Amino acid sequence: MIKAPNIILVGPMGAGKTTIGRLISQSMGKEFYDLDKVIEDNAGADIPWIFEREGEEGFRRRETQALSAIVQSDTGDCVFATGGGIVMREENRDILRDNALVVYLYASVAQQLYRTSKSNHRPLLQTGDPKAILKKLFEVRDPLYREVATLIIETDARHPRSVANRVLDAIRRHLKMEITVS
Ligand SMILES: Nc1ncnc2c1ncn2[C@@H]1O[C@H](COP(=O)(O)OP(=O)(O)O)[C@@H](O)[C@H]1O
Ligand SMILES: O=C(O)C1=C[C@@H](OP(=O)(O)O)[C@@H](O)[C@H](O)C1
Ligand SMILES: [Mg+2]
Repeated sequence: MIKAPNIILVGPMGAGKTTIGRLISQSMGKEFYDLDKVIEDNAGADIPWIFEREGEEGFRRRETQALSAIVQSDTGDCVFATGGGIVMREENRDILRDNALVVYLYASVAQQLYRTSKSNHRPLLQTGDPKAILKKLFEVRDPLYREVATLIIETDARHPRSVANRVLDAIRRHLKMEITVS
């Protein structure tokens, strides 16, 4: 029997990884985990606290640990949302490419800015002009998301439910194709 792969969502802050991940897991009847939440539960502290006490480097260490743990666990067949910086470490990119069906949720910088402006729990956006920060991060990270992605889904000007339906369709098409050719 073919084991269903973990589905892992990547993309910038505000792409909708947490929101869409939850929606598609419900539709597929799979467990959903948000890696940021896993990191917070493991640390017993929230992300702003981790950045403040341990710096971004400490957060990245925890992020790699959490990602390694999920792919090593035997469960499989779950949906995971990651944080926007998951692709920064080469080690993480290798893990993603080799162990999951990776969906890149694309959002323009304007949409990222709009969607992230509703909350202040993202430490990287608290240190300067959010638009300039998001633009700079996007320039570095967009090629890295593309490098690990199995599927790329555009999210601008689409309601979360419509994005989720597109992700579900693309996953179904992809898995069907894989089974047909193998
Ligand atoms: N397609 C969408 N259209 C409009 N708003 C969205 C969309 N996807 C997510 N949002 C909203 O944007 C904000 C950030 O979404 P979130 O899922 O936390 O993004 P991420 O996990 O990628 O940072 C939330 O308020 C969410 O409701
Ligand atoms: O882009 C990043 O480096 C980060 C994105 C955040 O997650 P979201 O992408 O879900 O906002 C969270 O992991 C942390 O604040 C760092
Ligand atoms: Mg999130």
